Order: sequence, then C-alpha cells, then structure tokens
Amino acid sequence: MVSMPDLVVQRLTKSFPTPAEPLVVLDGVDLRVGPGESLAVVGPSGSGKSTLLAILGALDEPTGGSVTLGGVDPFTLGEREQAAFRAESIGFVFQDHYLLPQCTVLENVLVPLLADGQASGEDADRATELLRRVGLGERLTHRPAQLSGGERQRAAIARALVRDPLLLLADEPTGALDSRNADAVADLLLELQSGRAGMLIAVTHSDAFAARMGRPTHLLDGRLVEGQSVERSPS
Ligand SMILES: Nc1ncnc2c1ncn2[C@@H]1O[C@H](COP(=O)(O)OP(=O)(O)OP(=O)(O)O)[C@@H](O)[C@H]1O
Repeated sequence: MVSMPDLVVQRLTKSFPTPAEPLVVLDGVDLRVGPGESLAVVGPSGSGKSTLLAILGALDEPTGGSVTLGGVDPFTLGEREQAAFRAESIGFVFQDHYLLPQCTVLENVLVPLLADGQASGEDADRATELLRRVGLGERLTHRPAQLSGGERQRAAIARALVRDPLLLLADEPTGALDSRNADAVADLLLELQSGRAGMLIAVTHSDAFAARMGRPTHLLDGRLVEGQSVERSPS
C-alpha cells in the first residue's frame, strides 16, 4: 500500500503582477512531508521563502499547482471553512511574536482555542502545561511587555502548538533574537517537535539551525532543492 504523506505540494507556482511582466516567485515547487517530519527552508533574500510558507498556511493563494494537507486542499474550501481548517490544522510562528499586548501570557496561548467557543478548564490546563514546558510556568499572568524577547517568542511557540496542529509553520522564528536566545528558541522548537506527530516547516537564514532539522532544503530559482548545501555560483 502506498502511504499518504500528510503534506503534498505539486507543481506549485506563484507570481505577482507588476507593471511590466508578472514576477514569478515560485516556479514549480514539489514537496512531500510525512507525519512527524521537520523540514527547513533556506534560500537567498527574496527567493520566495515567506511566499511559500504563506501558501502552505493557506494565508495566500497559489497561482497554479496544488497543496493538500491531510488530504484536504484548503483552496477548494469556502472562506469560513478555510478559516476553520487553518485554525484547527495549522500553527504559525513568525519572526515577530504578535502576542496581544493587553492579554496575559496564558490568555494569549488560549486565543487559538477560542475559535471553538469559550476555553474550558481542560484547555487552560493544556495551555498552562505547554507554558511550563517552554519555561514560562512562572509567567502565566505577565503581559507580553513584561517579558524578554526570547520569552515572548517562547509564548508565541506555545500559542502555535496549543491545538497540536498537523502543520507548524515557522517563518524566521529566531530572526529577531540575539544568538544566545536564538539558540535556545531553536532548541525548544526542535525538542517540542521531537514528540509530535504533526509536521514542522521552518524558514531560516541560519545554516546551523537548518542542519539540525530532519530535512534541510533550499529554495532556488523558484524550486525547492533537497539537501544541506547547494553549489553557489562564484560572485
Ligand atoms: N504581495 C506581493 N506583491 C508583489 N510582490 C511580492 C509580494 N510578496 C512578495 N513579493 C515579492 O516576491 C519575492 C519573494 O518574496 P519573499 O518575501 O517570499 O522572499 P523571502 O525569500 O522570504 O525573502 P527574505 O529572506 O528577505 O525574507 C520578492 O521579490 C518580493 O518583493
């Protein structure tokens, strides 16, 4: 029997209109990712890494090709169904934490659970346990402004994982941190991922972080190439 990977991307293209000819950013990306796998995407600035992640997260539509996550193509869904699918199946961590400043750390982590109505006591227990695992067990009632940059990013990771999404997408998760905090956040992401059945795809400029992920890939000329390093043309 052929096993069905949980993320399947086929001949994905994305171009943006410009006054001259369209800017082709993704030019036939093929990718299969299975349960529990973690994949890093590196590539030069402007190569389309964030564009790819936005499409995988159903935040932006492809120009052509297909994406299925757990057998579902989110771009065939209506707006409400797509939003519900995204809330349930996809977690996001960005370079900026996007925590709500007026809410406590615990409330921020509970936000994704509110899509299903009021958060239950069980939800609060799960959020608290996750915050403990990311080292913020003593910071539950702090506001984001009272946390360090590394702590805010750890809270954002807990928020992204609170629904144990099928796909966790991280766009430069360590990009805004100093090297010590960046290493700690990378360690944490990999540690949390190691116990998960869901997939992790992280965009990073850090070759060291990429090398520690299960599958390093490079985005080059609109395509995804597997492997830790690729031939660079001499400058
Ligand atoms: N909404 C948009 N409209 C027009 N062009 C866009 C849009 N979004 C991205 N682009 C262009 O697409 C290209 C790829 O951008 P993208 O942000 O995906 O690159 P990246 O690899 O993530 O870059 P970086 O490493 O600098 O963050 C860039 O040339 C960018 O200017």
